[in-house]
Amino acid sequence: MEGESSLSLLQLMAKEGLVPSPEEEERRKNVVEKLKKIIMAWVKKVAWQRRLPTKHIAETSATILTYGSYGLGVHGSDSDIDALCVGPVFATMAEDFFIVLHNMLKGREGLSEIHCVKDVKVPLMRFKLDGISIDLPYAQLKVLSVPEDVDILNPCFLSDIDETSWKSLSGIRVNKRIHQLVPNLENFQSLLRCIKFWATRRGVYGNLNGFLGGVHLAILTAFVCQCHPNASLSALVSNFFKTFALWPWPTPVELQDGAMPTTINPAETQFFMPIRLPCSPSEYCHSNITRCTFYKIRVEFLRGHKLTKDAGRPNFDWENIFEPFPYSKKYMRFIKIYVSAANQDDLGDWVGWVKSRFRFLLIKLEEVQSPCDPNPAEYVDVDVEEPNAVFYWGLLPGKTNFPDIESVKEAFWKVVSNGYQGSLGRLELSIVQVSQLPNYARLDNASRKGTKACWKIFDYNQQRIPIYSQHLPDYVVGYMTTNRDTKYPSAGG
Ligand SMILES: Nc1ncnc2c1ncn2[C@@H]1O[C@H](COP(=O)(O)OP(=O)(O)OP(=O)(O)O)[C@@H](O)[C@H]1O
Ligand SMILES: [Mg+2]
Ligand SMILES: [Mg+2]
Repeated sequence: MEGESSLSLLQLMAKEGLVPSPEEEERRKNVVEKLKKIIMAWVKKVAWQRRLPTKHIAETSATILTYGSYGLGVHGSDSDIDALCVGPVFATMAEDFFIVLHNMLKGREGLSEIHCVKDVKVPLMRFKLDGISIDLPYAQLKVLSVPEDVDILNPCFLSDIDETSWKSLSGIRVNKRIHQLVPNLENFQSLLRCIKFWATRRGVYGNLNGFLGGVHLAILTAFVCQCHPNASLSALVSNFFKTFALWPWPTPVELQDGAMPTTINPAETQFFMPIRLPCSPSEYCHSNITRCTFYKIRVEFLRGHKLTKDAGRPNFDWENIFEPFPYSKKYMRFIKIYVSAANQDDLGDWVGWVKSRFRFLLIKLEEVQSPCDPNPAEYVDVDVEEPNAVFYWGLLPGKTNFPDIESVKEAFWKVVSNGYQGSLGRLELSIVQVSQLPNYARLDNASRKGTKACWKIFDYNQQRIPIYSQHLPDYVVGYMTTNRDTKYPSAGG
């Protein structure tokens, strides 16, 4: 019975293209191999520049370790590859990684949109290689030669390591621990793919918008798998929703892990939904959840619970729980966030920066009694010449129906204009009625089959082509980017 229901869920996941094809997997593998070759060439070059003895130059090596959703084997075709560059004792982050390697990467064929993200906990380079987004942080070990499959849990590699490198290694450690702790890896992967799809469709995926990121969902999923080691996929889905619909937040969610110390830093439990990383020292996932996103996530957990109570039934209709969130039916008014720049190149960096400050805007709106639902979908206003990105956040009925949007904008501008290294773009906030929403932003008009709830812009340098709904031919449901050698299965993002 449950087997049948699980099978129909797996079929739906395949139909939605959640599992990359063997060709896509091959492409990703090739990209990682290419990266490994590049950083081997880099490390030899740096060794030579440092005038190391020939013997040492021959011996030295660096490697790439993948983590994130790709490392867990739960990536979709839109996911990035999170790839940690692990280098030897003489290759520094400031100079050799961010300057020498950056210069070697820049201008390479197939490599585009490279930029350095330095002022963050885990500094990294971000770029596209052969059409796939790469996050590349750096960790420096105190050894001359880093084996290709270096075991970074082995203390001999970790002695004397600097703090940034230690933090950069955290993603690898977390993935390793999750792999070790889940009772059935295949079930875990299927469940996590399914939950990420649900979260995207319901508008609760994405750490920047104050929702749940990939790592949060991975730990919540692993937790449910641990609690129900012998459950089928359909039972796991219904247990997932039951567990978190009824969870006594802010009690932290933590994996059962004999090796993990039980001490909890009380200062950390201030989060609305504390989710502990399965590694020591004890740490929680960084979270941007605010009062209103906390509320929305809980409502969606409850909805999922209500809809999956009898998920074991053989003819269970899985489509319901993945129904795109009907923003234009739920909200009468929206905050429109319009972000633009002089050219496509600048826009990528500028939008990324503005998005990294979204948490402030959410909190400010809550302060002025205008809580909202920050739909993570990102649109392009094609009627405007200048390169732009547009967001529509649903306004919840608050104490005041007319927030002073000018003062909110002023406060937000102060935050985004502070510390930005590139050339500042434009930012506008306004309130629009649901009737003023352009057709492309009316998510509930989009067919629920074969389309996605969120459309992200893939590549700011490429041409975007509007994709029309299969059922309502006049409605643009998203934009597809043209790409020399990439086929996009449906509206991108
Ligand atoms: N908020 C966070 N707290 C702790 N670690 C994080 C956080 N965000 C990201 N990371 C680390 O970086 C890794 C990659 O993050 P990323 O945003 O690429 O998500 P992902 O899980 O790979 O999902 P996606 O498929 O969307 O890329 C995570 O697996 C985690 O190890
Ligand atoms: Mg990722
Ligand atoms: Mg990433």
